[in-house]
Amino acid sequence: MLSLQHVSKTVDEQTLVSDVSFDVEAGQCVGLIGPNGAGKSTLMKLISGMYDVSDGQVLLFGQNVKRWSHKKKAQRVSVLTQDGLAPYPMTVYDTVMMGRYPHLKFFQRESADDLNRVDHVLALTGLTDLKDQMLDTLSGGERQRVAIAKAMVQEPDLLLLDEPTSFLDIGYQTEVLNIVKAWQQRTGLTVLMVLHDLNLAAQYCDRLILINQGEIVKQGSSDDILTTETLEAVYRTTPQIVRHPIKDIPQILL
Ligand SMILES: Nc1ncnc2c1ncn2[C@@H]1O[C@H](COP(=O)(O)OP(=O)(O)OP(=O)(O)O)[C@@H](O)[C@H]1O
Repeated sequence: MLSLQHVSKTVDEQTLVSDVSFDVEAGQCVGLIGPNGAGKSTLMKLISGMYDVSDGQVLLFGQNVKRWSHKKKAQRVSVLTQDGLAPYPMTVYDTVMMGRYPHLKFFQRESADDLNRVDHVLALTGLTDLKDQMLDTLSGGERQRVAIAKAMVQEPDLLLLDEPTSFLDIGYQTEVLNIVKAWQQRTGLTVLMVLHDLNLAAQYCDRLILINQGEIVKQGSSDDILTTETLEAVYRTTPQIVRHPIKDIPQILL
């Protein structure tokens, strides 16, 4: 479904990403992890088409994304960043409805089907009671939930999440990731997400890709990646690894 083949990005003679290759299969949830400045967001921007590659290619469904129109991309790929939605004076309902726009023709009004889809997603994300509230009056956690609802009504095949939980408390962090997980299990959505929290990455991702200095250090299961030896080589600290008592996955203690 997504394939990066020898992708590099150079800006003003500085190499941000160098010879990165990986595949994400349909229905997988893959985590991109790595220290600050490793090149994770740059990779997300190369995949979403916000940046052009300097070398190599990004294939989505076997096609080069560079040749896709903005609308075609929006029908198949949703992107959610750590900033989420700007706090505009716009209702939750109207904001979520904007997620249907890539599926409408120019000047076409929303159909009963579009309204039903928005109502359904508002219910799934627990936003029905907030639907008439203005975005600029919501908390950061509520606004991030609206961003997910907007992405959900877009009905993409691929969801790109760049640090979706970075400004959220632990309750909202798990809430947001649980909503994404349930969505993935319901629809077979493919997810690629950047996460700084390695414990959450181990809990929510099927596979992890560790990036450092613009290159892939290692990819594999959380058991392959979350080892003291691997992490200390890139994070300049020596974490202790313990087993999660219920989920039987590695978790780190600093
Ligand atoms: N448009 C740009 N022009 C020049 N340098 C850039 C540009 N975008 C990113 N960089 C640099 O590329 C490097 C990688 O940045 P990137 O944002 O991809 O890292 P990251 O892994 O997402 O970091 P963080 O975890 O801190 O968000 C950084 O050194 C950054 O300063």
